[in-house]
Amino acid sequence: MLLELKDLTVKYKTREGRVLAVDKVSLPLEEKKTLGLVGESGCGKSTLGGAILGILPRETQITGKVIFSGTDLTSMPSKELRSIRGKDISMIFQDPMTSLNPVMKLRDHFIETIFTHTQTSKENAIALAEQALKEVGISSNRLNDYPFQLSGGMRQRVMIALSLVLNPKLVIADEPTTSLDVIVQAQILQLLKGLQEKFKMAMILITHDLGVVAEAADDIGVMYGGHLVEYAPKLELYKDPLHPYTKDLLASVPNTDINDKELRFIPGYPPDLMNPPKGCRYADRCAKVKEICKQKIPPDVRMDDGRLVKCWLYGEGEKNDA
Ligand SMILES: Nc1ncnc2c1ncn2[C@@H]1O[C@H](COP(=O)(O)OP(=O)(O)OP(=O)(O)O)[C@@H](O)[C@H]1O
Repeated sequence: MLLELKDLTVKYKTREGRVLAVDKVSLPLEEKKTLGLVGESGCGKSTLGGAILGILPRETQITGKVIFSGTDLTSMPSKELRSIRGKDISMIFQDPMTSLNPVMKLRDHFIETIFTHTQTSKENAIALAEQALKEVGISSNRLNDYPFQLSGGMRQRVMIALSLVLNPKLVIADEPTTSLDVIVQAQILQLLKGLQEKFKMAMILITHDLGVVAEAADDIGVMYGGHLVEYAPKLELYKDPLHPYTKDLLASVPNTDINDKELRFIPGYPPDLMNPPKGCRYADRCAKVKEICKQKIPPDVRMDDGRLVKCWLYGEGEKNDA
């Protein structure tokens, strides 16, 4: 197993109080596999990615375990963690313009990343950068460009090249295509998937868009209100979603049928994680809600086929009509 999260819990500290952004999330990720992490805005996806990478604000309280290649990263000294971050685990963010330094040429971004983690000559670093750029279809003479000289899609490809240059075992891609138009989105996803296979990396693909993970993911984790509410292999999840939230999310994916004029969405809003509801986070939007859902957080129910669902409609809760 490449990565295993065990009861991972993240609480942000704010002036107004604590925000329970991720609540006891456990999941596995095997080598070379892609996990799609989906859910509406504010449900804790980016926080989960940030906790794995150890890039959350210093005062954030993290409990549980992030076991990467057999080592728990949450108890690792920050110096050692820095040596893993960017090398063995790298991240691609939604907006490359905010992750690329506007006053640094592309070559310097690569040199900085490479020198942070390896001792090598400048010539070698440039050669690695040229190779990485080639992998994403960008000519090496762009190395002397500044980020603003590139289109949005090219900047995202540069980010991908930067995240791959040190051959990581895991790439966390947080909404990597959201700021791009749909055609470029598809190209970037295809590129990512191709590179992942070529370089044999695992990937966590964070997105609010079930359409994006439909192609790229092997397994899908659905998050809601800081909980992992369902975890299943992709095909099973699309064919037979279990959690009411997953069903509603799938039903709200827009289709291209011109006669279908209905705008689908899930009425209501995700809960305020500073004051989360005491029962199931989805209770007040769920069509199948029972009394117990409002009172107690559902257990993680492991189905016979190994799928996981956090809902009172399954397991022991199935017998409870209250
Ligand atoms: N630095 C922070 N300080 C305090 N609260 C935060 C911080 N970052 C995120 N949050 C809160 O944590 C919760 C989870 O946010 P997070 O960004 O992880 O969700 P998300 O599903 O990735 O949403 P989005 O797609 O909008 O980024 C939200 O309630 C958010 O307001």
